[in-house]
Amino acid sequence: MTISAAQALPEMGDRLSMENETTKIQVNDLKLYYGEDQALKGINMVIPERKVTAFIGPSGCGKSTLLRCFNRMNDLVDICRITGEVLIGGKNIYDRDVDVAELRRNVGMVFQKPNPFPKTIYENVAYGLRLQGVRSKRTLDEVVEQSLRSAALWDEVKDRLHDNAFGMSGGQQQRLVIARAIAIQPQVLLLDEPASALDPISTLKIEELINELKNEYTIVIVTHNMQQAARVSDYTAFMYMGELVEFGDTNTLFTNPSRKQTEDYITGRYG
Ligand SMILES: Nc1ncnc2c1ncn2[C@@H]1O[C@H](COP(=O)(O)OP(=O)(O)OP(=O)(O)O)[C@@H](O)[C@H]1O
Repeated sequence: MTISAAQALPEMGDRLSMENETTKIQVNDLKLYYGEDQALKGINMVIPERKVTAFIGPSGCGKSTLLRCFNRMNDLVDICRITGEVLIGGKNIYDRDVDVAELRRNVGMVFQKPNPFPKTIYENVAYGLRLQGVRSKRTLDEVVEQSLRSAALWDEVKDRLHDNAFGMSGGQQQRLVIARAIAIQPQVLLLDEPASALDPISTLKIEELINELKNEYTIVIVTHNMQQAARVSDYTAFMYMGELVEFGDTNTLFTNPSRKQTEDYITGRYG
């Protein structure tokens, strides 16, 4: 039996309202081209602070492209050209005076495939702090423990902190990568299909973790899995062919979408 995304929704509580939220990211008329091909066609949206926002939509609709705009990962693609604005904390991150390395410290990113460094568990988490010049062993120990606890991994690894991270399971590696990201205290966490390479139990752990982390971080997640979007997110954006078709609180989007295209997608008519 398959479960629809609407059935996966948690108990219906009070509907969330964007009007009650603080804006963390504001996207103004964002257009993105890969060479001649336009991948984002004038996106306008507001991402609320300390909430989970999910991007859903069929393959190739531009979810990952939009996510990568939030920490300028698309700068690494030579043929990519961007117009419009992305304001984070009120500042356009595409302004000339923006320090991209600092932006990426503030806006952490986790990818589909866990990518720990070929180092010990401890050194993976301490990595960002060491780059920032932190030398104190006590500080490093504290941050490593705190980050691993926040990533719900401490109890599993506390006796083997100096083992190589490659000896961990895929699900543990993904939580390690999340611990590494939060060790330097970013404001925003971007998750690009963080559980799609994991087994169901590891996926559940990542979803529980997302739920915990949203108390401290603004989280944006790309997912192919509509049940997952329904379970973890407060707000959901449905994209189609480079456009933002519908954006709203997750309960409403899955139970009472206002656009026919959204309804067709969430009921499995295409995708
Ligand atoms: N580096 C790139 N160079 C050229 N085109 C790209 C590049 N990255 C993405 N595209 C194109 O941009 C469009 C949007 O891709 P994107 O990966 O953002 O979609 P998506 O919704 O995340 O898809 P999926 O769910 O399959 O990951 C697609 O047509 C894709 O082929």
